[in-house]
Amino acid sequence: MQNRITNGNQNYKIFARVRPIDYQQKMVDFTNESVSIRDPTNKNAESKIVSFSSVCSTQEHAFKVTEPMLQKLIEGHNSCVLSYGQTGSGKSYTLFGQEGEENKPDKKGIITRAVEYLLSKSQEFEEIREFVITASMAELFLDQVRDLGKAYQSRQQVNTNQILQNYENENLTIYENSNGQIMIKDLTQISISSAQELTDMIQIGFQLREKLEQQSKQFGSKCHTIITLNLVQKDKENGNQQFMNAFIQFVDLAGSERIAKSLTQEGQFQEAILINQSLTALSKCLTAISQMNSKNIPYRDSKLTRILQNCLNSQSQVALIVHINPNENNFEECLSALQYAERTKGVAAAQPIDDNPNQPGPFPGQDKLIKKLQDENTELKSKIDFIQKEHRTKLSEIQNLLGIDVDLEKLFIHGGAQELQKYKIQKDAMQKVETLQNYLKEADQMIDKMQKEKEWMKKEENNKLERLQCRNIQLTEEIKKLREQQAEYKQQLEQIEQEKNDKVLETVKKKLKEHQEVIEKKVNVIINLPQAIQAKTQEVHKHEDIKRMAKFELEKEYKQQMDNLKTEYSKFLQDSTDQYEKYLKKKNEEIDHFIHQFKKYQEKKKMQIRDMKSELFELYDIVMKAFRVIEKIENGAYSSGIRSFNIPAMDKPHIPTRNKFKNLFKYLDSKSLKNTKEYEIKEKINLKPLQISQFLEHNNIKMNLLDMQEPTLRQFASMIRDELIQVLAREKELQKRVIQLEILQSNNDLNTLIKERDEYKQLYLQEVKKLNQSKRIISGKSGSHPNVLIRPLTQQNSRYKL
Ligand SMILES: Nc1ncnc2c1ncn2[C@@H]1O[C@H](COP(=O)(O)OP(=O)(O)OP(=O)(O)O)[C@@H](O)[C@H]1O
Repeated sequence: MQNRITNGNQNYKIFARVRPIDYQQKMVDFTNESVSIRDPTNKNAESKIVSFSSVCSTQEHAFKVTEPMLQKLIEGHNSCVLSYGQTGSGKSYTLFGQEGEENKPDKKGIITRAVEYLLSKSQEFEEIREFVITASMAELFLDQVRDLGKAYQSRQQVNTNQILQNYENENLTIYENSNGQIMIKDLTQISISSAQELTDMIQIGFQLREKLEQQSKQFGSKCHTIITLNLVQKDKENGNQQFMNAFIQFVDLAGSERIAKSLTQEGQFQEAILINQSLTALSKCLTAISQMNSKNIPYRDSKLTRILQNCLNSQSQVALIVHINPNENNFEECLSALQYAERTKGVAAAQPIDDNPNQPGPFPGQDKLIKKLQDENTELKSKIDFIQKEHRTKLSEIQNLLGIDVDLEKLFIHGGAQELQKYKIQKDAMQKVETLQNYLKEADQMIDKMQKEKEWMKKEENNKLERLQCRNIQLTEEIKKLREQQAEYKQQLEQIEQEKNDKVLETVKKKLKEHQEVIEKKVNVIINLPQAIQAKTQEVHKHEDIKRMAKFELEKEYKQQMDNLKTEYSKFLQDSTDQYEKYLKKKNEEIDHFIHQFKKYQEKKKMQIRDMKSELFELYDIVMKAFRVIEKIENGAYSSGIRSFNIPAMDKPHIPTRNKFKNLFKYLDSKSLKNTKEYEIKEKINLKPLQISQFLEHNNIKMNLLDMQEPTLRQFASMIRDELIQVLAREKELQKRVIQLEILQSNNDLNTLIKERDEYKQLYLQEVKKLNQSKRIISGKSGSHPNVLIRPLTQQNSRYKL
C-alpha cells in the first residue's frame, strides 16, 4: 500500500535519508523518491511505502536538494532545514558532516557546503553587492535556551570553569522585535568569512556541551541544536546600503525515539516528554504550513516552534529531512519517523489511497497498530507505577531526614508544601542554633587561649621594651660620641680645605703673574715681529752664504784629507803587508829550524835508548852469569866437587822472572833476531858470554873469587845483587823518560809551534780586516777611487794554509 500525499505548499519539502548499516537487512527498502518498511518480525506483514521529494543517498545529494533554499535566501526569503530522526540515524552527520572529517569533500555536511555556496556567491556578486554573513549557535535543552556560539567567541579565555558554569545556568529569552521577528536575546553572532570559521564555531560549541555532559550527571544529551546563518546584503552601487536581510536555520532535532525507550536512563523522563512535546508542536506547525493554513500555526506550543517562527510560514522555504536507521530493532522508530513525515504533509487532510479503493472497513494493519498502542499503554502504566513507588520511598526518606511525623504525601496532595517548608525551616533553625552554640563554646575557648597568649606577649613586649630602652640609651651615647667626632672631623676638614684653598690661590696668583709676564713678552715679540722677521731673514741669508762657503771649503778640505788618508793608508798597508810577510818568513824559518833540531834530538835520543837497551841486555846477561856463578859456587864447581859453603836463600839473588820483569821480557819477546842491532847484541851475548872476571874487569872490580873467603864472597854476592837492583831501577827510569820524551817531541813542542803560528795568523787577518774597512770607508767617501781590497795572506802565496 502506498500513501499518496497531497501537499499544497511548494515551499515545504520532505526528504528522506536511510543510513547505511553494515549488514544485509530486509526491513527497509528505498528508491530515489520513496522508502518502504516492513515488520521484520512478521513474515506476512505488508510493506508501508512513503514517498518523498527525494531520498538522499550522499552528502552531496543532501546538499543539492537544499541548494534552492540558499538561492531563495539570497533573494531575501528565510529558510529552514530540519534534521529529524531517532538517535543514531544520521541527523548530525547530514548537517555537520562526519566528526573530525568535516572538510573532506565526501563527508562535508550541508552547513559547511551552504557557507561555501554563500561565499562563492559573494564573490560572484562582488562588484555590486557586499555579503555580510554571521552565524549563531543555540541549543534548546529542557526548554532552556543556551548560547553555544559564545564558547567560540571566548575561546581564548583561560577560566573554562567559569564559562561552563555560565553556560549551564543560561536561559536566554525569546522575544519579538519591533519588526515582528522572533529573536533570542543576547545570542552571540559570529562574523563568518570562511567555512573553517563556521566549522570551528560548531566544534567549540559541541566541545563545551560535551564537557558539561561529563561534569554533570543530570545533564542529558538530548537537545535541539539550532545553527542560524544570517545574510545581510549591501548595495555597493547605492552607498553600501543594506537592502536585504534573510537567514537560514539548520536544526539538528533531538532524537525522536519513543518515551518508553528514553526511560532507560534515570532522570531522562522529563527530557523525553519535553522533546516529544516540541516535536509534536513542530509537526503541527509543519502540517499547518503544508495545508497553507498560515493563520492557525501553533508556534507558541513549544519554545522550538517559537524560535523557528520566522521560517515556519507558507512563504519561507522549509525542508524536513527524515532519517531512518534501518536496524531491525528500530522498526517502530522507523515507522514512527515515516508517519511523522506523513503527518507533516497533511496526512490528516489527505486521503490514503488504497490499491483497492472499494475495500470497506478499517485500513489494513489498523488492528495491529491498536494492539501495539495498547501494549505501549500497558508498558507506560507499569512505568508510572514504578515511578510512584519510587516517589513514596523518596518521601519517607525525606520524612526521616527531617525528623518529623507528618504525612508528607497528604501534605503534598493538600497543598501542605508550605507547612513542610516550615518544618524544614524549623529543623534547619534548630540545627543552626546547635551549631552556633558549638561555635560559641569554641569561641570562648579560643578567647581564653588568646588572652593567655596576649598576657604572655605583653610580658614579652615589656621585656623587649626594657631591652630596647637600654639599647636606646647606649645608642644615644654612641650617637653623641659620633657627633662629636664628626664635628672634630668637620673642623679638621675645614682647616685642611682652607689650607688647600690658600695654597691653590697662591699658586694660581703666581701662575697668573707668570702668564701675564709671558703674555707681555709675547705681545712685545708680536709687536716687534715684522722687524725681527726682517732681521732674521737677513741673518738667515747671511748664514746661508756662510754655510755655502763653509760647505765648499769643507768639501775641498775633506777631499784633500781623504786623498791624503788614502795614500797614507795604502802606504801603511803596503808596509804592514811587507812587515807581516817578513815576520812570517822568519817564523817559518824558525819552525823549520826547530823541526830540524827536534829531529836531530830525536835521533840522538833514539840512539841513547838503543844503547841503554843493549846495556840492559848486557846487564841482564851479567846478572844471569852471576847467578850461575853463585850456583856453581854452592855446588862446588870451582873446588873440584867439594862444596865449600852454602849461601842462604834470602841472600841469594833471584833470577828475573816474567812476572816480576814484565816489560823486560816483553821487550825481549817482541824483538826478533832479524833486528840487526838487537841481533848483534844477542850475538854478542850468545857468542861472547861475559865471564865473571870480565864482568869484574868491566866494573873495575879487582878480586880473585877463588882466593876469597866465604864471608867476603857473601859480601861480594850481596854487592852484586844490590848493583843489579840499581841497574834495573835505572833501566826502568830510563824507559820512562824515553816515553816522556817521545810524547813531548811528538805532541807538545810541535803543538806549541802550531799554536803560535795560528795566533800570528789570526793577528795578521784582523789587521788586514781593519785595513780593508778603512779602505772601503775612504773609497766610499771620495766616490772616485776604485774599490781595491787587500786580500788576506791566506789567499796570497803563503806556504801555510789556514
Ligand atoms: N548516511 C550516512 N553515511 C555514513 N555514515 C552515517 C550516515 N548517517 C549516519 N552515519 C554514522 O552514524 C553515526 C551516528 O550518526 P549521527 O551522530 O549523525 O546520528 P544522530 O542522529 O545525529 O544521533 P544523535 O541524535 O545522537 O546526535 C555517525 O558516526 C555517522 O558517522
